[in-house]
Amino acid sequence: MSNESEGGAPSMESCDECRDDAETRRAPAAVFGRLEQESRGAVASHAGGNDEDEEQGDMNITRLDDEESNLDINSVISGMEEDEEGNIIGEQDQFEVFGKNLSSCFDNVGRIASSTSQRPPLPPTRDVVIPTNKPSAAAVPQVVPGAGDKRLSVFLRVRPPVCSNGTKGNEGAANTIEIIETKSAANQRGYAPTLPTTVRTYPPLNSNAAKVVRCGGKVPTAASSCNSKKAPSSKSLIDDGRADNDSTEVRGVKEYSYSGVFGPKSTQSEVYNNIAAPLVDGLFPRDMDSESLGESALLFTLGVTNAGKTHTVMGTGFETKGGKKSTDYPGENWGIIPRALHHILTRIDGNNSAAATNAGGPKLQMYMSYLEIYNESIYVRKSLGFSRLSTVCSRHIALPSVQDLLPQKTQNAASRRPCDGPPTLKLRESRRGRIFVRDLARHAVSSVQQGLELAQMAKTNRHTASNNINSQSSRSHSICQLEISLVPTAQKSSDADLSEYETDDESVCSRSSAGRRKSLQRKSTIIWIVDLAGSERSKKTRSHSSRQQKEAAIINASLMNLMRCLREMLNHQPKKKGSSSKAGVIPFRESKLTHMFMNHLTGPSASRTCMIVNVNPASDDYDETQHVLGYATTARSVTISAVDYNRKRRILAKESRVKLSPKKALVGVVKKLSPKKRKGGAQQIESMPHANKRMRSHNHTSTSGSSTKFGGLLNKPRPKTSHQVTQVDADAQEELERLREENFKLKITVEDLGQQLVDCEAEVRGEVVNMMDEQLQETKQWYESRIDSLKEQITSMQSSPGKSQRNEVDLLERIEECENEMQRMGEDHKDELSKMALAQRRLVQQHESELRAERQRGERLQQDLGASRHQYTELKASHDNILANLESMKARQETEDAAAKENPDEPSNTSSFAFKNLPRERVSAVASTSSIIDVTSPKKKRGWFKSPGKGKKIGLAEPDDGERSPLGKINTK
Ligand SMILES: Nc1ncnc2c1ncn2[C@@H]1O[C@H](COP(=O)(O)OP(=O)(O)OP(=O)(O)O)[C@@H](O)[C@H]1O
Repeated sequence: MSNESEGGAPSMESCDECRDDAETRRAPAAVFGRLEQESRGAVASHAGGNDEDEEQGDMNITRLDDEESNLDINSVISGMEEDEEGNIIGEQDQFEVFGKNLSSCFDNVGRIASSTSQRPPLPPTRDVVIPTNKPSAAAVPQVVPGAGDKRLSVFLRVRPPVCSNGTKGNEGAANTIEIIETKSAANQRGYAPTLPTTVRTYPPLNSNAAKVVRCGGKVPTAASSCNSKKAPSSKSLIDDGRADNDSTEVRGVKEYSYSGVFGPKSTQSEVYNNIAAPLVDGLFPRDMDSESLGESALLFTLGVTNAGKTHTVMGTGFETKGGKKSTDYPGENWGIIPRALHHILTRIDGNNSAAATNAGGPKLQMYMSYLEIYNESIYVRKSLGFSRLSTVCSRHIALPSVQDLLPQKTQNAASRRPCDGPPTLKLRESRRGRIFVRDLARHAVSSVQQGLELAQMAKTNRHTASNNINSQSSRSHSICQLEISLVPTAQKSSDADLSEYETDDESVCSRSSAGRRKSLQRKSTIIWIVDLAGSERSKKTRSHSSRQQKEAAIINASLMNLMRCLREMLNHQPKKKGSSSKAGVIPFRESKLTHMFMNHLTGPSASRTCMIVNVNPASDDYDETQHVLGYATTARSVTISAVDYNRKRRILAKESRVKLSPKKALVGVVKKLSPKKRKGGAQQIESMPHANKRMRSHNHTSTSGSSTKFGGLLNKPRPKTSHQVTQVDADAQEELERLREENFKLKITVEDLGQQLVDCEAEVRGEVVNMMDEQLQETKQWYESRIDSLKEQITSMQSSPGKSQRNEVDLLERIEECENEMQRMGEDHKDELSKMALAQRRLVQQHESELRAERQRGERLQQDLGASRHQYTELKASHDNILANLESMKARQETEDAAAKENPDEPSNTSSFAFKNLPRERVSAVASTSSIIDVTSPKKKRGWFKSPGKGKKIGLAEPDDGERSPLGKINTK
């Protein structure tokens, strides 16, 4: 749209512009009305905010969108105060400011009319030439972000398709996004080529969207589906990316429109030149004489994990490897931050050298800060040694924390122990609604290399983790702040300077010494480049650890909150007459991210806010991508609320009036004047139509209401002299001002209290929401795992329905077999038992009988022993007799021998004779007896009880001839 104002000849647009500006001059309220009308128009038109649609729908709206006219209207408004209805409460000086601004507005209108340039105007770069980044004519965007577009600028960057498991060219990496290269209105008028603005998405067969379409019975056509349009061509892409030309109806195809679309082949420099370069250029003074910097800007990337956000923001190739400095500036793969560093420093160099030659002009200095928003509780768990308080807090309050990614320079930092981990910073909101990060370090950067080293340091310090999809997935929202400050030549800023950064551009404004007549002067301006953590599904990333899941939950929650804010902002926009408004509180304070940038999503700064949506067109990511595209569409539909804008301006103006009330100053001056001068003063006041009007209205108010102090004073009959008139007027004015001040102070107090209340409420709500989120996540995980296991069971049962029955029958058969076997074994066991009992009985009987026999045998042996003893006794006796006989025979023999000796003639062998005379049996018996008698020999003793053998009985050893033995009878017994 912006380029429409760049038409060559004075066109309809410029004429209409004149008319609009004339209207503006007549009644600024009408301008706000038109702005509201524009908002309504944007909401009523397609949510995607198709520029062409708007052009056809409401020419006035389109004209009001024109960058130049809007800029001037902004500046006109900046000097005004409005009430909620848009009525002016301006004062004399405000009207003068208004008049001045309006005249510059007319100047611009003239300039637009006479302009022959076909390019949208970039802020002047006459003093600096950016070597390689100068946008080429071909790369000029259709919408210049921040140059008057009242909606958020939303750009889409489509990366080369890559499937979720990280391999290229697979089935899941089929392209589902088509970039529509339509000729825009600008093109048709012969303007330079512009970026495409529309994409069309085709649901792959495996996507949820396609399933819904297929299963819905009634297949929703593209024309009937919400937010979708029937494609002009009858082309549809199926899963493998082929075009199905036979299809006459495009099913589930959706079209989205954005400020610009970058395709998979887009380069980093194209992205930078089209999106970031205009924002960076807008930070610098509009001309060399100006002492006011441009408005701050915000650029952030959004998308699912692995969509290329970090690639867009940081890129690669700027790292210093082994201390080696890159000389190729800017590198081909550098992302937005390194390029912005290079761009800003080049412009600062040019500006400063020009200032030096101009002798004494303001110099510029760049500062860099880097922070991340990361979940506190996880951080605490990761690092040991945190204080108890913070641990306790973090356990219960799972709010994200803000951490500095660059070294701190504070005393605090010096006193920190390494075990304390990185410091956690606090977001603060001033009374005037400014939001800033307390204690955030800022580093003066004077060379690109220095900046790149800091960026590299921050990149290294940032929380990242590896998952199934991305090896270096960002786990936090990283925010790079590049600040440009005006440095008066007399006092050079010190590098070690540390101050509070404020995220609201108005915070870095100061008033010029010339007072209110000069517009606000911006001494410092900031561009924030934000790399948001990617929304993700743990199913896809396969991150199963509780830490990763918690991180993902918190990232998703904060991104969801951003979307809630955008949706709520849409609800806040003025609607058509009769439509009911469902607008609630915009939950900016519910997450640190939205809280930090709330002033850049509402109010005038929003026109310098730019969103880059990164998407992976792979069919695997189709469903997630649809969500992101939907969110981006919502963001694109958000327009700046004129009411918010005015309210903010009014509050600022009121606050400054508290410090130095011009009325009060005027009254003071008048009072000090001499009577002569006072007369002049009175005339001066009289000559101010506006002041008189205000006075009259106050007089009227005070006379009608008797409660005011000065009512009585004003009710008094007016003195006739001019001196008295002046005196009364001055008193009344003074009283009026005092009351106004009191009233305003009270209002501020009420606002502050309201703000505190909202903060507390948001904090408590945040805590509760986080706790509930945790619990819900845990419960959800439990149920999911349970559902999974049940599903597995069901699937296995469903896959083999007869199997379980078969198994059951088999089991029953086996059980029966076992039972039979057990019965059989039992019976066998019983048989065995009975047999054993019988055998036992038999054995017992046998044993008893044997025992009896043995006993009998023992008895017999006893008897035999008795008999043997008796025989022994008898034998002993007979032996003794025999011995005695033998002795006697010996004695007789000896006697005979002695006698024979004495008588040798007589026969001498008496003994042999004696034996010879004995019968033979007797002699052998005597011999045997002599051998038996030696009973002391154990051998021989045993021989007595030697088993006689079969049929023989124990007895004495038999003589060689028993029959002839005299003991023969005993032996045979
Ligand atoms: N447009 C592109 N062209 C070429 N490569 C790209 C592009 N976009 C991303 N990549 C590559 O894809 C990988 C993942 O990209 P990146 O880290 O930027 O994703 P991300 O959206 O930041 O993911 P996360 O949210 O998980 O941090 C990187 O290796 C990057 O180089």
